[in-house]
Amino acid sequence: MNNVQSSANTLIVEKMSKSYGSGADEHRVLEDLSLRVEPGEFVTIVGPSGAGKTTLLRCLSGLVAPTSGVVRYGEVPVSGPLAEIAVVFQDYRASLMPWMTVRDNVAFPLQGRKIAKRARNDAADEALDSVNLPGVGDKYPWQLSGGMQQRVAIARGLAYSAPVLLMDEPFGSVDAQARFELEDLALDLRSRLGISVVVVTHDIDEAVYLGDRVVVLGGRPARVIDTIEVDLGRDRDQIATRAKPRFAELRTQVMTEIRETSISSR
Ligand SMILES: Nc1ncnc2c1ncn2[C@@H]1O[C@H](COP(=O)(O)OP(=O)(O)OP(=O)(O)O)[C@@H](O)[C@H]1O
Repeated sequence: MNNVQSSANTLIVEKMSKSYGSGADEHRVLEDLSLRVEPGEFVTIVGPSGAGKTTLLRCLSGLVAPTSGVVRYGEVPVSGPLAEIAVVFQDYRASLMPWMTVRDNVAFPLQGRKIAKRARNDAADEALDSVNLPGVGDKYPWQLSGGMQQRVAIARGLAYSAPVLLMDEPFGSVDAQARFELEDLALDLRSRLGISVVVVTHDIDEAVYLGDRVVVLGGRPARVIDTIEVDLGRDRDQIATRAKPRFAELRTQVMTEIRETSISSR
């Protein structure tokens, strides 16, 4: 999709570098990294542990500023959190407030806007419907299973009507069955709402299953070492897609690249 014309909804990273610390303590994590996420695209990001995947996602979200280079959403620089870009982190336990009902948790980010409480609640209920959790608005997060709580965290991102959803290891804290359901939910949201989704994951099978493209980070400091088009069609199925010989080929390719970059960065 790289040749698709740029639009106001394209998330663009240009020659971005990110270091932590400075002077003798400078730690260069990402260097000269460029990436585009087109509207409606599902991009997964993989790489060895410590490569800088979370750092990249934080730069995409505006939570962390790049040291050099640019992150922009269309023509708008991402120099802080934008309403158009929602973020979901791995640990739903830390991100949901236990003293608030599910509805209030989902509606919380809308509070700063000039939206009446009734409309905020309606938006929250709609977002809960879209993650297949109707009727749980009056419950508290701790009354729900881990998978359901992560759905609530995703609903909170969707309540903004953000066209871009960034997720950092979003399904790592739930059991295998809930993980498959959440993966399919993410694919379904992309199709139904036409949003762009970026997922950072350690799980290579998950990266191939979800992605239209898998971006492999590697090296020290990290760059994009490859971008792999996942030519498995848009309709994915947990059993049929994963059983395809092409799925196995793509998984082997990603795994080999990660292993090679891990060895060469030692
Ligand atoms: N706030 C910070 N201050 C200083 N160093 C940091 C900070 N955040 C991350 N780092 C360092 O930057 C490097 C990349 O970390 P990051 O979490 O982005 O990698 P990752 O690929 O997501 O790792 P993992 O796969 O283990 O989750 C690591 O060496 C980490 O210690």
